[in-house]
Amino acid sequence: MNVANRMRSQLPAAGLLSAAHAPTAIAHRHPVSRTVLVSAIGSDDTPTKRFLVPRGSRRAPEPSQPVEQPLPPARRDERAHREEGRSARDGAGYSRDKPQRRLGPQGGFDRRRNEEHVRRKFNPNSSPNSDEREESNGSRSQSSSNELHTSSQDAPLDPLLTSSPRYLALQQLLRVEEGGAYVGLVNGSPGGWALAGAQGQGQGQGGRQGVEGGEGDEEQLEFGAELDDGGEEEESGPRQQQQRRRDSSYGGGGGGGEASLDPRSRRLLKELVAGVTRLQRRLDFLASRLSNQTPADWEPGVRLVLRLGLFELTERQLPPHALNEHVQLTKVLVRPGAAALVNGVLRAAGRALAAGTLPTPESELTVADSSSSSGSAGNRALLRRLAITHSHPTWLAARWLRRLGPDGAEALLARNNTPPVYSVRVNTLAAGPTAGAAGAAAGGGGSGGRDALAGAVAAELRAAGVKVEESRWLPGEFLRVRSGLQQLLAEGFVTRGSLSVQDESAGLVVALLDPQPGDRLLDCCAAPGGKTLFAAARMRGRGSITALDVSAARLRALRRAAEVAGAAHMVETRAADLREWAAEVAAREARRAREFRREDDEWERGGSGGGGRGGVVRHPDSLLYDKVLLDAPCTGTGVLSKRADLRWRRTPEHLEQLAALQGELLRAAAQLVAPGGVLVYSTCSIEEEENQLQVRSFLERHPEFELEPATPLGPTHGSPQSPSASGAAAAGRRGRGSGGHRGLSGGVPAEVITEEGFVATLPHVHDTDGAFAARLRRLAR
Ligand SMILES: C[S@@+](CC[C@H](N)C(=O)[O-])C[C@H]1O[C@@H](n2cnc3c(N)ncnc32)[C@H](O)[C@@H]1O
Repeated sequence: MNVANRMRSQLPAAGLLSAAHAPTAIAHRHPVSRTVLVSAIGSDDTPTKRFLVPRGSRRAPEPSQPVEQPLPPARRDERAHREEGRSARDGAGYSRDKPQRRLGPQGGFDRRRNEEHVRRKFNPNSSPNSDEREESNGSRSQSSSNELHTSSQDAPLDPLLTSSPRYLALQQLLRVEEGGAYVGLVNGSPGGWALAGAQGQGQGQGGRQGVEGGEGDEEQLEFGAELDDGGEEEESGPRQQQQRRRDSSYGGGGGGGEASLDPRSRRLLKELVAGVTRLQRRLDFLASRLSNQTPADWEPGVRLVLRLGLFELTERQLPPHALNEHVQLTKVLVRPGAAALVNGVLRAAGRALAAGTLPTPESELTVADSSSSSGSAGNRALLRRLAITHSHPTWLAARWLRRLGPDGAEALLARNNTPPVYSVRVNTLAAGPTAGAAGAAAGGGGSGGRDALAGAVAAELRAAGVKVEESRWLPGEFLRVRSGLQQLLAEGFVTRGSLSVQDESAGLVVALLDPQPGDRLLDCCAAPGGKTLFAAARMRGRGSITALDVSAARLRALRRAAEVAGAAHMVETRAADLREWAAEVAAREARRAREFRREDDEWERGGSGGGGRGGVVRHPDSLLYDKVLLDAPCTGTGVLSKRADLRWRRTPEHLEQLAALQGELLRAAAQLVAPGGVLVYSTCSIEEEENQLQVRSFLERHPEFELEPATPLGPTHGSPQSPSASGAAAAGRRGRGSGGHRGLSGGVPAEVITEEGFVATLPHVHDTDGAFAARLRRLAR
């Protein structure tokens, strides 16, 4: 039983605290804001990317200022959480210095200096004789010196230790805590880079590919840039190279660390980094209750070793005696004196686990909370339990609790902590026109070349030891990988271009767009190109796609991927800020349209353009597009199971900034849609501000557009009790489901269509990433 279940099973009824809980409860009867909040560390509140900043507020946002007016309870708690995290960083001597890879005299990797650097990071407050001082004072040294002179810390580290997965995990966790790219670390193994390098970063929105895994059969995978994390990850280029160098100084690559691990140890390393990153809040809660101290006050090294040890004890069922390595690591990486604390906490945890008395958030209910099963105190207690038990920031848990209710919120929170499930798209383009033709039969769901191809690829995969099953949402085009993704990658399916790693929810966005052969398509935020290339496949290689993105580096990855996929001939890349480019194109288009009207008055009356709903009306020289996809940068709250660190990096301020940016991008994209053409707006967020509210507000201001509800396909087997299933029926009744427009737009499974006619998936309901898409049509006149 993992800790979440154990915590649940140990819940004392309100007011009935067990004897084991009582002392802790009495000792910690502070309000939620003090007791809950121990681990906002790692969130970086200051996005620096130009494209993350909406117009009108081009400056990088300031760290949030104290808010004068009273906040609602959830916001209050969250603010306290963040504040605590921030001051904790400062208190622990947290440094924002970006580490550089240490070079020796000949410019090569200097292991010794690297070790020294790492140890300094683990214990920024270390100073000469800090342990002696600690012993005589009975407290930790407060020296701010960063010099390392203690004898144990001067000695070079035992190579056996530095090649242990736990040592490497600690280095990587430190990097994550400093706000570094989790992706680059978890996927930064040489194997991961090699796999991704040839392919141009995979497809499912890109991806340096690496494998994180539990031991045994179960496989957990991390495909970094697959995640739509607001488009913050650069695929290559100087910045990324610099990032990789930084990562490698933390054991992510060079220096002989991770590279020397056997596959099993490497899987363990990935599991440790991902697991501890996800569960850090729950682990910090345990550490604080077992020590009666605040983890945020400890040196980073102590905090991380304890997280790691508690994770292994409670989630990996490591026997307590096996935790000696953690104590040893503390001695050499932090300071000998800290080892006693680590030892004490881990032993206490082992005993509590055996006795079934591990601390739980419920053991600290205040008197008010415990006497109230409903109302705001009850809600606060519930929120606190959910956020700590499932290790999420309070602000996210509060949002989902409000929207999904206790059961829905808990299911989503728990799903975000489960090993992610990956799916792959069968590249019908690489297989030739027959398969492509069948693949383009969107909504057919039947047999034909597409299904035959998917069947053949599935058989090949099974023969290679990869467990796959048919996709429930896009059968014939996608396969679910149950286990063996590492093998799939090693066998070269991705590098050869036969398969792309892509979540089915991303595929549904393209299905809603319904690209057809011959279309003139614009993908506005295209890089690294997962959706562009699926669209190319649906277009059977005929037509044109302009793939625009603000990141030239990510576009280079897209171009390489297009070449491998056999789509390069139809994809033109353009590096630009959509807002600026759209303004330019719209101005040129207006000039052309004026000239054209002068020449042909007929055009103005619509006589030459086909006209009518569903037909695209463009003058012959038009710069506008039949179909425009805006897959906007977003908070990525739909992909938290894959991007373990993202929950700690996102803040309510990001949400606000991104929503403002999305509004601007949507307005820009709309300028590029030909009359009668289609605009699909999508995100991999599950937040209403980024999705439904965004679209509704757009439609209010743009009467020239209307929502086209998604067309439901027939029911799929074993449909979940989806909250949206009833919406699908309603969407069907609204017209297009009856077949009138079926030939014009592809269908999507009814279970992913909301009441309003949007496509929306939720991880805990649909077993995919969370995503959203709306199909808007520009009226012909
Ligand atoms: C969610 S990702 C796109 C993923 C992509 N559609 C796929 O399926 O692979 C968002 C993209 O928007 C890009 N972006 C952000 N701001 C932009 C802007 N102002 N103009 C154009 N692209 C922008 C980012 O560089 C990032 O690649």
